[in-house]
Amino acid sequence: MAGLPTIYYGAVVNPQTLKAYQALPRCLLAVSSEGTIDWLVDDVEDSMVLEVMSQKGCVDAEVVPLREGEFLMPGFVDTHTHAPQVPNMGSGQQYELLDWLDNVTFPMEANFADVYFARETYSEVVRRIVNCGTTTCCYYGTLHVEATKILAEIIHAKGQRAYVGKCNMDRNSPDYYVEPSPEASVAGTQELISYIRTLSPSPNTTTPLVHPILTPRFAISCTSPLLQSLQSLAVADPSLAIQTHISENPSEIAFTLTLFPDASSYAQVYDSFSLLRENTILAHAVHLRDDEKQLIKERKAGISHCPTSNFNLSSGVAPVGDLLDRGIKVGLGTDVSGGFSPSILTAVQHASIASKVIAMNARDTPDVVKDGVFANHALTIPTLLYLATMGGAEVCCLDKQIGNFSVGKSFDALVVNVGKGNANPPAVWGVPNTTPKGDHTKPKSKKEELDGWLEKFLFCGDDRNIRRVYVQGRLIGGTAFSG
Ligand SMILES: Nc1nc2[nH]cnc2c(=O)[nH]1
Ligand SMILES: [Zn+2]
Repeated sequence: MAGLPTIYYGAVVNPQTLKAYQALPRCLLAVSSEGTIDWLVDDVEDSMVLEVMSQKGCVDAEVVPLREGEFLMPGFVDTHTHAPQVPNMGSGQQYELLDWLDNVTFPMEANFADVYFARETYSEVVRRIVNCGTTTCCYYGTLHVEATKILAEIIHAKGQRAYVGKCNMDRNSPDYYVEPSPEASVAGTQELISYIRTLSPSPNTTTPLVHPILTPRFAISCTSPLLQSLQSLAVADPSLAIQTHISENPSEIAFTLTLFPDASSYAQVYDSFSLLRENTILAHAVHLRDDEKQLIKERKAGISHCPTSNFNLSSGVAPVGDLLDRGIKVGLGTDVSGGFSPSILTAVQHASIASKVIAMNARDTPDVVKDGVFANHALTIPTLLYLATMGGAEVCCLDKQIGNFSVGKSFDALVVNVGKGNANPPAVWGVPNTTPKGDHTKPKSKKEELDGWLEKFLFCGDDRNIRRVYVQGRLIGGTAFSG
């Protein structure tokens, strides 16, 4: 028999669309013992809490009150990161992509041949990423099967929701870090997929949280026979997700087109191997041509926007507004260590800056047509919030399960603290009344105050502001977690 729900009482931020979220200052939110959202009731005064619970038939349930300055929001979805590159964070910013891979990234990834190093490093990596509020993460491992199994096992034990893949790379990589053949690459991939599928579901759910994902690193590092074999795996199992990189850097694009002279575009290389589909996650998409955007839209693939990395490796500025106007799914990615932060909050901040770079260029260029809804405009708070949560869920094809607090979805959530005692002063110093032509002395409503807390958190928050991290109703991280 199902146990009693847990009832959270306090401020809730609930993303709805690219243009709107709900700010609910006095909300009761019930989470079932299986970790799914049973019901939500808005605008409940303290004096009415018991009455609402009695109407819902759960007067004896535990109530978890949020404190002043705290709010609940859905957990972040990181649609693209590299677990083995976390030790490299903050190094190598002088390079562009291809030199950075050769000089910084491949040497570090090669260390994961050592399973002891892998276990020690990955335990720390996963703990850090969870504490940044990432409840779902799409991880690249290295090319090593054993180390990537260890990564999946650690994520599973921690209770994070994730996709985990080992890199397929059988060419254009250094001798010390390359797979010997397409056959070896595919055999390792199959072994990892089988292993991940044997991991038992988390304690309070029957659905597994960790999923395998095909990970052809990028077209440059895969021979055609390897891509053909991955095509066979993908076609045989349409539920198998796929992640790769696309159109990140001009030299990368030029090299790709020389390696696949029959392809009409970078996107078409992947499409010609049936690797562009609804559950494909394409990282970067900075320099796509219109016909490639059209193809990606037709295939319903999603884009992981990684602005921190795109600035740090001088890759370019992805036209996110244009992608959104075309109806392409977009989420955010940290792309560590191209990106120098494991936090989706940093990706939010840089996504805002990236959109402002595009908007300023458009403003200063007379012949740019500015008739899109999102293109050539700065991304707003509702859009940034959506990209960090629901957008990511859509890119991962998990939007029926996570991304916001709709009834029936899993409770993957953060308790954010912008009130006292969070050790991050800028997030506490109160929220000014910034309404245009508003009365700046007028006290804010509870809803306006919550809007202000969210904005402060997105722009100056960090892991010090994340008190609790829940996945499927289970507490797995945050500053108040001692496990
Ligand atoms: N940013 C980034 N781009 C890539 N393209 C191929 N591999 C990588 C990687 O590790 N990081
Ligand atoms: Zn990447």
